[in-house]
Amino acid sequence: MTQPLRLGIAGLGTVGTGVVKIVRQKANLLAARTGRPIEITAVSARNRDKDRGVSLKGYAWEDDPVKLAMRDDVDVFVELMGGADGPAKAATEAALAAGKDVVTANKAMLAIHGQELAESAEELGRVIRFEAAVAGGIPVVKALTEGLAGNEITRVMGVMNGTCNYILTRMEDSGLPYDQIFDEAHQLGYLEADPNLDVGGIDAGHKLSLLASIAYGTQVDFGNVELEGIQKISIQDIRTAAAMGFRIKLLGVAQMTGRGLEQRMSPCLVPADSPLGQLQGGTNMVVLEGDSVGQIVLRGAGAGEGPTASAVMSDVIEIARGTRLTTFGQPAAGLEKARPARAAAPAPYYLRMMLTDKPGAMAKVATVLGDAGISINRMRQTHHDDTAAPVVFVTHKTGRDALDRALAGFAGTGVVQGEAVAIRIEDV
Ligand SMILES: NC(=O)C1=CN([C@@H]2O[C@H](COP(=O)(O)OP(=O)(O)OC[C@H]3O[C@@H](n4cnc5c(N)ncnc54)[C@H](O)[C@@H]3O)[C@@H](O)[C@H]2O)C=CC1
Ligand SMILES: N[C@@H](CC=O)C(=O)O
Ligand code: NA
Repeated sequence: MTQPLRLGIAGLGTVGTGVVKIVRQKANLLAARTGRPIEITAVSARNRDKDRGVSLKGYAWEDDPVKLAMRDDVDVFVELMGGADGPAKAATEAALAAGKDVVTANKAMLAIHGQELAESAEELGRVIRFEAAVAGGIPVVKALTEGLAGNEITRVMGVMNGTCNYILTRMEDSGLPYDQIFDEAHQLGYLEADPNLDVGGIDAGHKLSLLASIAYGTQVDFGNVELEGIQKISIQDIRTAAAMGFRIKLLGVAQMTGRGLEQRMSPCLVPADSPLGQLQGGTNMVVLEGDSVGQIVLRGAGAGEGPTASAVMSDVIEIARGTRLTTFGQPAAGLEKARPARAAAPAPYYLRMMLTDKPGAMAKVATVLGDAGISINRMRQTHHDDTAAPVVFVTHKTGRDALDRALAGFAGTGVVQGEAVAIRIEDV
C-alpha cells in the first residue's frame, strides 16, 4: 500500500478552508492523479470553535503553528496564515528544519524572505512551493518555472491585484470618484486588513518580484520594485484616458535591460482594446513573453477560496507525485542580485495639467517639454472654466529622467496650476 502524503495546515481562513474542502471532497481524484492518498493529519488556526462550513473531524488540533510544523505525522507543512514575519516565517523555518516540504500562499513572506528560505530549504533537501502566492488560481509560477523553462524571458507583465482592478473598473463604469469606490470595495470585504497593501501596489509588487526572480534567475528583490499605488487616480483621468482609447490599470512590468532589472508596479495606460485593457473587475491577467514562444496571456481569478485553494493543491499534488523543484527555478545558492534599473525603457506618457487660461500659456508648457527633449504626439483640451482649462498631452517615447525634468519645469512657468499628472503608456 502506497504511503499517504500527510498535510499539516496552518491557517483555516478563506484559503485554508478551501484546501480542506478539496482534500475531503476529492480524495479519490487526488489519489488517482498522484498514485497515493493525500490526507490532512493536523490543523492550526486562531479560533478552534469557529464554524467554517467544513468538518475538521479526524484532524489533530495545534494552537501553535510551529508545533504543527514539527509534528512527526506531517510530511508537508501548508502555510496559509499570512504575514511576512511572525508565526508564518517561524513555522516555515521550523518545518524545513524538521524535514518537511512547505507549500505556502504567502507572497509577503516570500517577497521579503524568499531568498533566505529557499537557500535554507535547499541545504536541508526540502522544497518550498508557492503557486497560490502569485495571481491566485492562475498557474503562472508553474508556467514560468516549467512550461517556459526553455525560453529567455523578455518581459513579464500583469494585473496582479484584483481589488485594484475592481476599483478602477468600477470607477469607469459608475463615474464615481476613488474614495467612494474604495469604500464600496471595503464594504464588500475585498480589501486586505491593511488596505495599503492593495491600493498602494505593495501586494502586487510582492507578486511581481517573485515572478521576476524566476524569469531572470536573480534573487527576489522586492526592495527595488518601483511602487506607485492607485490612490491618486482621478475619475477625470479615467474618463480622459477612455476618450483617447485607453484604460488605466495597475500594471506590473519586469524586464531585464542593458541597464539592469527593471521592476515597476504602477498605474499605466494600456489600449482599451488590448487583452489587459479589456480586463474587468477583480480578475487577474499575466502576460509572459519569451524569445521562442512569443507572447502568452493567462487570465483568471487571482483570489478567493476556490481559485487559491486550487493553486495550493497543485503544489501539494506536485510533491505527492515526487517532483522536486527548486523554489525559484534555479538553485537558490547560485542566484545573484540583479542590478536595479529604474524605468529604463522609454515610453510615451499621458500628461494632464490645469493650465491658466491666458495668452502664451500653452507656448510656455510646450517650451518646457521641448527643453526637456520631449516631443508631443497628441494634445487635447477638455472642459473649460473662466480661469483654467484641463489640458492633456500624449508624448512620443521619452525617458523617465526627461519626464521628471519637465515635471519640475512646469512649476516655474507660472501657468500650470497644482501638480501635473503623468501616467506611463505601456506598449502591451
Ligand atoms: N484570500 C485570498 O484570496 C488569497 C490569499 N492569499 C494568501 O493566503 C494566505 C491566507 O489568506 P486568507 O485565507 O485570505 O487569510 P484569512 O485571514 O482568511 O485566514 C488566516 C488564517 O490564519 C490563521 N492564523 C493567523 N495567525 C495565526 C497564528 N498565529 N496561529 C494560528 N493560526 C493563525 C487565522 O486564524 C485564519 O484561520 C495569506 O498569505 C494571503 O496573502 C493568496 C492569494 C489569494
Ligand atoms: N488582495 C489581493 C488578494 C490576493 O492576492 C487581491 O486583491 O488581488
Ligand atoms: Na498562481
